Amino acid sequence: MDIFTSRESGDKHRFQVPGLSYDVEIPYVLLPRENGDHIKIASLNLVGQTRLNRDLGVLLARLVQKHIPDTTGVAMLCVVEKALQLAQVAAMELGMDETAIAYNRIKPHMEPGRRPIIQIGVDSITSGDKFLALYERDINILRKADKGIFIVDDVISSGGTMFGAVDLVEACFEEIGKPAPPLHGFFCVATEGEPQLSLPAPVLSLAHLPAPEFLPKSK
Ligand SMILES: O=P(O)(O)OC[C@H]1O[C@H](OP(=O)(O)OP(=O)(O)O)[C@H](O)[C@@H]1O
Repeated sequence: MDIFTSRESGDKHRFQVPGLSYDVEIPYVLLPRENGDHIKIASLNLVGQTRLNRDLGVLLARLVQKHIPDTTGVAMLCVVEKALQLAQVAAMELGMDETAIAYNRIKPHMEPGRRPIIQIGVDSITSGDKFLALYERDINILRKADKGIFIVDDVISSGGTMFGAVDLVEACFEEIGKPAPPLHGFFCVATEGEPQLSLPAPVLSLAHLPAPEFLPKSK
């Protein structure tokens, strides 16, 4: 099996994805916690990875097609930012002209004083506290999706980001007094650690990453 080597130094994990004709070397990184502990994860960072996003995006689109054969009237919601390029390839493969985006900050072009914004706080394994926001365009894409919504991310670990994305979708419909359309699933390149059984729709993943390892601060 060919290997797509990492440009980072240090220990590596050999990431295998069924259907991908090569393995991918990814670095182990230590994420600091406030109390001085660390969490060690195999870090899949797809930003700028042209070849990986192309190949994984095609595989992800096939996985979506298997579960949602007709995406007419269905919207994709992608969570920034490491999943953006992946979502672009998957959307192109699926023939979708636009995707709704959950942003991690509000920018001036969103005109928060003049246009609708919906934001909520979430917690992810890598970033800790963060927030997700929809602005006017995303809100309108989601509200037009009468046949349902699916959510795309690169990795699902604690599920915190996906729970946040669901809250965001619900808030988007609560505001107009309508029930949210069906949630078809959470699609990702990799789940990490234990599966998130309590998410309100199936988690569909191309591969799996090792569980995060908790490293207590040395006394
Ligand atoms: O299941 P969870 O514990 O929520 O972890 C998964 C999330 O963490 C990472 O994002 P990160 O918070 O690093 O943000 P980024 O993609 O904007 O870099 C990853 O891209 C997922 O969105």
